[in-house]
Amino acid sequence: MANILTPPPFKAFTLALIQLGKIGANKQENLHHARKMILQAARGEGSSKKPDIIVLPECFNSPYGHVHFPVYAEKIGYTPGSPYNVAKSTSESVKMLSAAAKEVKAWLIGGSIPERDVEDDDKVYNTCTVYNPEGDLVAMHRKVHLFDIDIPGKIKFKESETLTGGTTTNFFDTDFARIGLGICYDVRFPELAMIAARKGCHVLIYPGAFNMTTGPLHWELLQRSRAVDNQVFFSMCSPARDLSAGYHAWGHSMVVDPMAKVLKEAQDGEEIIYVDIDPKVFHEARAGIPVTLQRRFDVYADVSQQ
Ligand SMILES: NC(=O)CCC(=O)C(=O)O
Repeated sequence: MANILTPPPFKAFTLALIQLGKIGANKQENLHHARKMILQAARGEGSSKKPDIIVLPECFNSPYGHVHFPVYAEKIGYTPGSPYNVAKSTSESVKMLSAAAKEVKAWLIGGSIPERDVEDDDKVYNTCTVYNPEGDLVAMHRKVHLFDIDIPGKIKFKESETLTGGTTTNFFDTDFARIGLGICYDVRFPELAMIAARKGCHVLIYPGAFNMTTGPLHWELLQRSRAVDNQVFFSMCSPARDLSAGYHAWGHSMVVDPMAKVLKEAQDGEEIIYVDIDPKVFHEARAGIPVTLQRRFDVYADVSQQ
């Protein structure tokens, strides 16, 4: 179990984002393709180094849409902090992700999948699972804020038709950083990122899938905002755009540094991007603009304490 008071020392590492394409109706094919891309990302072709951590996008094993979530949902039954036996899991996605992380000996943020509650069949979550290089499932995040929007003439989407929101904030420790988790629409709620940063996270990674309406407006703005207001690295990993799918993802997976500079950005097709994360930028941002030391908790409450 991670110790809240002592994050690991922040060391340089390489991050790979898989902007996954070919996410269709056939779950087996989705899993097969995701695995192939994880192995490809792990080879680090075109990067200066092999990645230490690999990230998949939101909803990588199923088409994205509220009607699909219950159909593709799998039971995981993981409780953070408790031992979990992947071999006994009934989730084929968890088994694939665990085996892939072990095979490539890298950390893996397994995008998200629809997850059915083990005890309550009526509850389905949008869930991100995380694996260490030994293939152990070590962390999980259930999307807290469900994507329910209605912009007339543009986009209407209601995750809450079939999904239940998560109730916890989540992070995990590696040997190189403390990493906070969120999923897509969670980025619009600064509280989640702020709590993670106040709990010592150096990097926040959110699998996501913005769309053709809100993507051009807010995808970059929100990531740069969360990065600069918390002085952390911030990254979102999207599926590739597929105009034959029911939901047209914006793509543009990216990594932003603590000064809000976009370090790397994908286009809209299938692509793997690699970014070397340098803790120097993190420390320089915090030393030069010391907002982390200037907070006025005498004037407003420290939300991380709630
Ligand atoms: N998958 C999502 O949560 C989409 C969020 C989104 O597009 C937004 O504008 O917010």
